[in-house]
Amino acid sequence: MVMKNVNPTTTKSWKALQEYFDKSKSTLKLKDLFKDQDRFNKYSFTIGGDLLADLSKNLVDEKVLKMLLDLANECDLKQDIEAMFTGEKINRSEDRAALHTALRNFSGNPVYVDGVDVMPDVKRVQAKMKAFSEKVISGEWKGYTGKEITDVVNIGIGGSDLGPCMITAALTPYHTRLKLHFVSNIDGTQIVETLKGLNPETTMFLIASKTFTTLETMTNANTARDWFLKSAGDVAHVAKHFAALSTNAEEVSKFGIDTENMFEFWDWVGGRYSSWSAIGLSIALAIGYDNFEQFLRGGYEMDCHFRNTPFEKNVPALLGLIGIWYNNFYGFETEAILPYDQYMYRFAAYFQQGNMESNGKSVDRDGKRITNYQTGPIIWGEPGSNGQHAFFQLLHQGRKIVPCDFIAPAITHNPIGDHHVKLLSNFFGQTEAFAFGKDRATVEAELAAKGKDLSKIQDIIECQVFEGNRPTNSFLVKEITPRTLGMLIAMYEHKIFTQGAIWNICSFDQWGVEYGKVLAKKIIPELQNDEVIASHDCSTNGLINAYKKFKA
Ligand SMILES: O=P(O)(O)OC[C@H]1O[C@@H](O)[C@H](O)[C@@H](O)[C@@H]1O
Repeated sequence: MVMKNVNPTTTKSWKALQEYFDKSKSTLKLKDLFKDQDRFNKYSFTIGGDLLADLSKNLVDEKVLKMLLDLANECDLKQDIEAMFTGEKINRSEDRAALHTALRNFSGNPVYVDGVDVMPDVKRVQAKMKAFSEKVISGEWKGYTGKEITDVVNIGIGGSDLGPCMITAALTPYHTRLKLHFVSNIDGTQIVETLKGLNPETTMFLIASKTFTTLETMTNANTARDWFLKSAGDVAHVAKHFAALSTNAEEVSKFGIDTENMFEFWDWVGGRYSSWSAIGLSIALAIGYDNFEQFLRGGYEMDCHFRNTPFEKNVPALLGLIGIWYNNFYGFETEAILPYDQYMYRFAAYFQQGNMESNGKSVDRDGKRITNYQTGPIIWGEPGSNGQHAFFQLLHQGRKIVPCDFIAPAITHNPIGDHHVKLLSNFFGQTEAFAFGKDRATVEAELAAKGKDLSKIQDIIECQVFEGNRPTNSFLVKEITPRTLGMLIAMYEHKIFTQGAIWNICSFDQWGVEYGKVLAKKIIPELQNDEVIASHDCSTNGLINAYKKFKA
């Protein structure tokens, strides 16, 4: 398949969107758009019965939508989607396919990379994960003194940590008897604090690293092994307590982990898309393999929706397109993800990497520097209702507009008192306020009803006005289950894919991270001697030399 690699700004639809934006940016009002009583029905979509995506509170009318859909067609989004699902090497700078969808492919159909069907390998590793996790959970797997494993520590960073950590927390109600811990930071504090409460006889370590060379992970893994061997003594015991999740068998055996205990994946799984692979072993141990499979099936349901639904009803595609409208025409720079579910407290952090590492690029797929349009947004967020008491002030009344995604389950896992009703009333109330605000006449009427003399508080009145017209997406799921969480994650992955395709960038490499790694490696030996350092700029030299003085 020959990809078109279109610069989006050269398309007719982009130009039409720009013209329309220039003309209508001050007149496109949610208040007016909602005069159409059918707007909710037109712009909300239910997927798989359990996920409702309401996109109606967006600054999009039928004309904008039509132009965005034209843009998708002019940029050949459909062809890009097929290229991804069929194993083409769409990650060109690394000459790799991006096939996380194969990890959740339940169609029974083969998926080829370089003419070889990857599905037998995928199923083989999944069967190994199932057998292993069942043994550990049941207690059949014993530690070096014959005791059951009680605690599992996943050591990884970035894509080898954020997904498993977020998903494991989000699915806490499904937990088995095992207690999961996550260590990512090279700051020794995290591993020291984690190991404090653990017993080497009953602890298992999962060393999760695609490359098995990442500084943070290998440093933490070595510390964990030293801690373990201090008690266990014999290196032969490592086999019962250490497993590796990686693509790099050579480095795994160099570290001393039996390849029997290695759960492999492949270079066509991107780090930030790897929770679906062997990197998900911590998830399988946390929630049991059958639940992990439900999670994969949720991802597969979303894949089918994305691959087979016309763009006008295709939720990830629409989210991507509407995001482009905001990012490239309105110039909104950030997006907030706000799960109204405490178990999902790491969801925004997870998609901070998912989105920003994927689409934070300024070179296009032809290797040309992008100079005339924006690419990936800044992603951030916190769970509701906490965020309301922290940063919602700016979201409601600041001069910056932040499109927000609200996510909540209709059914809570913790139905205590009226907590959930109150939580959801905040969700619904906030999206309403963002869209429609509160005008001056309403503020005045409210104050007058309280007996205030309006003539004396003119300066205060304006402070209480909410301009509204601030866009949100609402995602209401029946309940957060392994399946619906899988759906939500795959939905965001495909939104990111849609935007990368339209921006003509490669969403699957991450060259921007590499330079920092090289610099740190160069500086390590400089910190380990007593010499005054002069090899950098004066600020860096100054900092390094001050550090040396402080610790002397
Ligand atoms: O799994 P690895 O190889 O240890 O890599 C961890 C992370 O390393 C980071 O440097 C990459 O930017 C991430 O994409 C990756 O997930």
